[in-house]
Amino acid sequence: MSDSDTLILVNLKAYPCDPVEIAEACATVADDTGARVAVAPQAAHLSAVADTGVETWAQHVSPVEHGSHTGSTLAEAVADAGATGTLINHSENRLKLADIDASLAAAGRAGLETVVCANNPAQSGAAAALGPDAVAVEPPELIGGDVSVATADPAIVEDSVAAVEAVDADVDLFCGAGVSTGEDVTAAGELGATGVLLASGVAKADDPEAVLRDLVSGL
Ligand SMILES: O=C[C@H](O)COP(=O)(O)O
Repeated sequence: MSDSDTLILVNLKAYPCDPVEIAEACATVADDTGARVAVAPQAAHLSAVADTGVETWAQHVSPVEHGSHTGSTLAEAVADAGATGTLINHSENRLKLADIDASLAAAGRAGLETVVCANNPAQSGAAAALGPDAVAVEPPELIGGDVSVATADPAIVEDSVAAVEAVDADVDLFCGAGVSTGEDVTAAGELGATGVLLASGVAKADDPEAVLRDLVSGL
């Protein structure tokens, strides 16, 4: 990858990390290098993370509008908290097709950038048909592991790039699972991905800033 618009999106999931410490490291590395680095913390931490100045994403928005929806994650609320984008349909928070569509509509109302996650090329093409800004392909069996998707299953990335391109050339294709080094980022770019989605490599690191500096070296 060489495009400074390429997104390195760090999903903190529900890991027992310090979201502000990681957000500050991401902001520092982004400022120092010009790389685009974003953080997706728990919804309750969105404001604290956004206050660091880092690009902030929600992990999910619910397929609802304002109203009687107890326990939902309202797109307008995450935007008010400082999020500028959201994941939808992460492998660990799968939605029905109609709900992906409605979550995209909710994100659109709130002005959020969108990445819809998918397991494989067929799902990537289907997700692209719903009109997100990007699709992120992640083989579930590689999530949280030590081997990058770009190394373990390069065909799933290349085939997803083609599947998305065939449906809507304006939709970007990201990849994720096991991404933790600059070499992984470079390999993903060589397969046609314009962003990477990662979690454990940063959230579980002893020195998140060092990992982030290595990641952006692969752009
Ligand atoms: O949202 C992130 C992905 O599920 C990848 O997670 P991972 O980097 O721990 O494999």
